[in-house]
Amino acid sequence: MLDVPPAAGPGDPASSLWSACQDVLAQELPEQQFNTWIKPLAAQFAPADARLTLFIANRFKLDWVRAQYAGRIADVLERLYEQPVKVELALAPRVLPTKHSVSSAPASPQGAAIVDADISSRPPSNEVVEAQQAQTQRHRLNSALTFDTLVEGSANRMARAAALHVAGAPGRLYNPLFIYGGVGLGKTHLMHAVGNHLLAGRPDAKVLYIHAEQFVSDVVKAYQRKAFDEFKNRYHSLDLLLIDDVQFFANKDRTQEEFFNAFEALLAKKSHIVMTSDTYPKGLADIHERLVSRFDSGLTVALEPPELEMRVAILINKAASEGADMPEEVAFFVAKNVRSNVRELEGALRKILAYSRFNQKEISIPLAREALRDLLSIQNRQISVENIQKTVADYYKIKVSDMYSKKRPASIVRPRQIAMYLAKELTQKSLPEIGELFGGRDHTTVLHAVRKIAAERQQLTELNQQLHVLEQTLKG
Ligand SMILES: Nc1ncnc2c1ncn2[C@@H]1O[C@H](COP(=O)(O)OP(=O)(O)OP(=O)(O)O)[C@@H](O)[C@H]1O
Repeated sequence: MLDVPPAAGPGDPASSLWSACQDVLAQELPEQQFNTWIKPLAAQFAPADARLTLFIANRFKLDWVRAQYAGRIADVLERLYEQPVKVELALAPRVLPTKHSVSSAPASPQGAAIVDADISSRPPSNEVVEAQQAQTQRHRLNSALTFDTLVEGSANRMARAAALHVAGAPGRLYNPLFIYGGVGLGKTHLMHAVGNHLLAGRPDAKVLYIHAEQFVSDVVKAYQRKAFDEFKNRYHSLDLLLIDDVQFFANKDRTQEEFFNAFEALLAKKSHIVMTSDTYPKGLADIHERLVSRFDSGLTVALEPPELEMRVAILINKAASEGADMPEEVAFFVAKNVRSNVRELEGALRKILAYSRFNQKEISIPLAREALRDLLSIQNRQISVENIQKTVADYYKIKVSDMYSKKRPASIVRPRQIAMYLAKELTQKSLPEIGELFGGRDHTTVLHAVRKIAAERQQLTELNQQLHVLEQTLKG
């Protein structure tokens, strides 16, 4: 157990400054790094000389945090506190062995020491809680990820409708349901929603959510322990199997064989299978053809990046669920600037909420701009109209000067229209400004190009692919 010198309670400078700093770092660092190095740290803040002391369990960790994170922590604190904060690292005196660190939990109102709690000293849970925990462990569903908390938009309409149908009548249509899409677009959320919905109506249903990596590891364990019967009993008896990121099966022959067996057994008994992947079945590499063809034998649906209005709705909903009120114009500002996926949108929202709470300022566009300063500056640095013109010209093998020339052959007009479309999508420039940068063209010419390419993108897969490539290249 760590015995840390008195730290402040919730709402006072130490706990709110450090927890706001943790919120920001949680967004900026990879999850594992944050959980290992930053989350367990307790802090003490001395406002008189703007000094924040972090207490660290041992010398090794202290040296590592100093080398890897101290500078970054100081930067974030300075931004939050709006003046430099001196960061000190101190060893926390060790009193008892630690089992589970909960040092980031708020201290007692009396300002008592933040200590690591031994989990075994917690009051025993009552039977109901234990039963619920056992149930959760069994199906591994996150009860917060439901259809109610999933915002609907054209990007996920079809996938959501199919998932809802499966959740209401498993084992019938769309079996298996294969959902694919890029990172952070809601695949996992949708799968949990299916499981939670089914269990709400049929609490006894045997449901399991599992990440493909965990399935691989279960196969390995069954192999080592020669316990394939147990493995089969577990997987083949399910009513609903939700398996995330099946691209992880690539090159794992034994796993693919076991999954094939489970798949056949489940389908034979009219259990339902929902899968996700980062690509459509035929795009999966190093997975046996017989599996790929089965993946594709039910319904395959894509999740697209959310459109502007959907991003706005997601921000407003998520802010409300955190008890914060996000004005629509701020949500639009953030949604216009954070386009790639919902996870990034959530990250941006958390930063804004941390800034707003810590500085006790209402959420506004200037506050959002300040909170997202790094993110916006990266975008501005990377994506300029000139950059777009050059990238598109290279891609379609025309001269950059053709972007602003008056020439009109189709081989030039089309890339020019694509570049105008991307300029509108990826920069903050207005239509007249874009027209100006394309050889002084009128804003109606730009508007025509933007509408034309946006409409064709919906119809023409090849154009859509090309635009994806260009967008990825430009976003870096
Ligand atoms: N339409 C939506 N409405 C509300 N929240 C959403 C929506 N889509 C995604 N989210 C949220 O965005 C976050 C990322 O979603 P999720 O983890 O489901 O993405 P994913 O597609 O599985 O990503 P990955 O491939 O990286 O695992 C989650 O917190 C999820 O709740």
